[in-house]
Amino acid sequence: MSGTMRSVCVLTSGGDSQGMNAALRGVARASLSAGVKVFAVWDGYKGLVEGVMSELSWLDCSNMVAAGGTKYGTARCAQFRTEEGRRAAVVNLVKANAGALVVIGGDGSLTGASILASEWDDHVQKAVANGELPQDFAAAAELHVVGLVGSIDNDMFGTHFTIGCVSALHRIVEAVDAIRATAASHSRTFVVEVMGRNCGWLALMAGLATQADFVFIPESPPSPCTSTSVPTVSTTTGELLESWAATLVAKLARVEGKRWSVVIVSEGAHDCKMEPITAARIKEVIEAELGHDTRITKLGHVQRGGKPAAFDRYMSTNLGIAAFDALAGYAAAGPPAPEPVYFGCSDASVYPVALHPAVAATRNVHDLVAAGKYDDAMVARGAEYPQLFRMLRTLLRSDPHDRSAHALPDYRVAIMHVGAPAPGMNAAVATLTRIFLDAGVSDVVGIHNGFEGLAKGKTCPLTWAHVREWVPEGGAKLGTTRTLPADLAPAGTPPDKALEWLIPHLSAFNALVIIGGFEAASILVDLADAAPRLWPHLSGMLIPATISNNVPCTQYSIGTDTALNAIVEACDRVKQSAYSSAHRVFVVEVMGARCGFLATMAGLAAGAEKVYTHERGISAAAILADVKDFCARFTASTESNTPRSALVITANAASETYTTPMMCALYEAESDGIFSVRASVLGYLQQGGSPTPLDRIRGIELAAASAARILELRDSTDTAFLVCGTSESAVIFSDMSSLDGSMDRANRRPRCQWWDDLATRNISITSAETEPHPDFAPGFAPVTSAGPSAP
Ligand SMILES: Nc1ncnc2c1ncn2[C@@H]1O[C@H](COP(=O)(O)OP(=O)(O)OP(=O)(O)O)[C@@H](O)[C@H]1O
Ligand SMILES: O=P(O)(O)OC[C@H]1O[C@](O)(CO)[C@@H](O)[C@@H]1O
Repeated sequence: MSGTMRSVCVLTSGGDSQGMNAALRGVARASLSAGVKVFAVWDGYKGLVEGVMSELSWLDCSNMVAAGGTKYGTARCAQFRTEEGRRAAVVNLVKANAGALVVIGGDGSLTGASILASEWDDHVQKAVANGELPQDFAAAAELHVVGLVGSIDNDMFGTHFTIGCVSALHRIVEAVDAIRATAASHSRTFVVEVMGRNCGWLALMAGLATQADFVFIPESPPSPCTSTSVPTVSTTTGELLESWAATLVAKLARVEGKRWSVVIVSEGAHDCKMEPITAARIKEVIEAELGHDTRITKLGHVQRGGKPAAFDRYMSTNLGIAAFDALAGYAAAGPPAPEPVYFGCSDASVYPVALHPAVAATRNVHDLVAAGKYDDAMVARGAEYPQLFRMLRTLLRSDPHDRSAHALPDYRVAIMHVGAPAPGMNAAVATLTRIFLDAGVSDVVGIHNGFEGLAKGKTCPLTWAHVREWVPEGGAKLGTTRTLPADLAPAGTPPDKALEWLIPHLSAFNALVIIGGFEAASILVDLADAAPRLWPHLSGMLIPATISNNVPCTQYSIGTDTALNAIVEACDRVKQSAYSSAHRVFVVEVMGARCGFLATMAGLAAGAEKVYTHERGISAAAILADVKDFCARFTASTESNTPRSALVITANAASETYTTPMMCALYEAESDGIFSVRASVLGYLQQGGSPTPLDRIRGIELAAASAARILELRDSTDTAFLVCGTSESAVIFSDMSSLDGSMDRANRRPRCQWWDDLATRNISITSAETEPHPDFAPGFAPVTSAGPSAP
């Protein structure tokens, strides 16, 4: 053994979370692509202390991306908290010739990692002195440590998302959606307890996504009740009620037509005096004060189970690759070892964060809460956290604030859809309605079926109660069509006059919000152009909503995430069938037309071996090369007696010539009988379904920001036409000239697509390679040692 530490060890630690497998696979396959040995340590730090690791091959990482839990186990290891335990870990790392350690876990695990890194030299010297390591290890190379945050709580400072938090939110939202039906049937109230010992992110987001009636989070204990309209004395016992109980009672009083209520309580919720607010106490209060038939549902570990959501698959893969790339960079740069980092992510990219300060800041939130500094604690969770909590409190009100003193009765807002339905559209309409009404806007008008409805005067006033249960609903309750104004202009109207029939219809409004896709973007560009001449008092806003994600000026459109999850779930089923019917290639056709977002991201999230998109192009030569590649792999697997199957994803209009039937025919004809081919065209199931949590929250966030911007315009008596999109998990506004300039109208997609680079690197990890990838030449030299074996 040379003493040079060159292999990579990777472990998962703390509570498991969905996506840990994808992250570990990302680290492992990026390492293998670069010709670097990689070991999975079993059961977190326990395996490190006990020296239990398995060297990984490419195929060891097959079928991992879709699996919940963590394949190589996790544990909470008391021994690692001791110096002796960490020394044993160091000895085992040295024996495995490890130059790098990737720890995937929560803040506790990353604290352990950062302690290990700082103590490394000391432990090596002591182990050599004790005879636990041979003398020539005294100069053993340093250990580079990188963390990835695996925790459903989303409690780590510095990252927008932790691995698993989105999937856990899926579990909660599915459960609350299901509970709503039984609650309404029995006219009951449910108290749902969700995880998050110190962090209320899951409760807050679930509250927004399900439009629960009340949410308790640890960072913002209910403040003392000062309102005289709220009873502070129990109506049943005559005793003083806790402040939160009085507020809750006032909020849950049944309004007409409301047959159910849901209260979401974070397991770590407490009042200002740090007295726990438990589900049992909440139930007691509701039953005593309101007489509601009340049930408690404690979701518990269900939240950590199940398959990872699409986001947790592709982003965790990306995080794993980023961790390896960083380690490769450190190794190439040589000593001294840099300060350890962890990789965090927005919804569109990954980035390094200094580990020690982030861990300290995470722990500090708890101290701030304990010290009663709630505002600081909320901000310490990230700038958007307190904003979201404020928004939640507005959106979940029983009625809007009374703004009659400030209302502008002549301010009228119209809301409509243009294009195909996209899950999450209703969340956007409901949020716009409530924020406008709460701000005192007198008329919020819904237009049915886009421009067709506008032409026919099919409009309806949107009220607070009207949109009460819209957020979880799929489809578009206002109705939507692709019809554009030019299609409705009187026959013979010249193109430059095609908008003129709209003059009386739009003159009635001060602001028009269109929630839709590429057609919506095109028409808003035209309306913005004509507005100074035809509607000088009109402002316009586009909220991108389309499953294809082909609208420029935003990284995500509303609806995209739901479609992606529908595709990924379908692909999981197809893959299962494929594994059972050996020697078969499944070709799955997805929507998106000439925008390959859905195909590419679904390919990454489902573990497809080939993805065809219009952007990358399809040729006969490429298809034949892919068939040849599959033939070789299938033949090899026959020889080794391992059944083989494969998943191929293609976008529906990836090529006019090589359509899905044509591609399948070519695959089959050229397969030489080595494999058979089956096609699955997913079609409209991709547009349907209840919106995922991310689509609901995007719908809410974009709509709330749009409404706020329009209200600013109202106050300044200014006008503007804008697109409200997302960038790096934040809301951004762009003007119509940016939108116009970014549209590739011929191909109906943005000229630049942010996900393209991410996908290129990622695809090398997904495809079934067995040889090191030639493109990557990191600083690791080939390893020489064999590590300890698996249990
Ligand atoms: N201060 C520390 N020093 C050394 N090791 C630690 C330290 N804190 C945590 N660890 C190690 O990390 C393991 C996991 O930590 P912990 O139980 O806090 O979970 P976590 O990583 O925070 O994940 P989760 O968010 O799921 O709770 C511990 O069992 C222990 O082995
Ligand atoms: O699985 P365990 O060890 O009971 O831990 C539960 C805790 O882990 C988490 O799921 C993740 O930190 C918390 O939300 C929860 O309080």
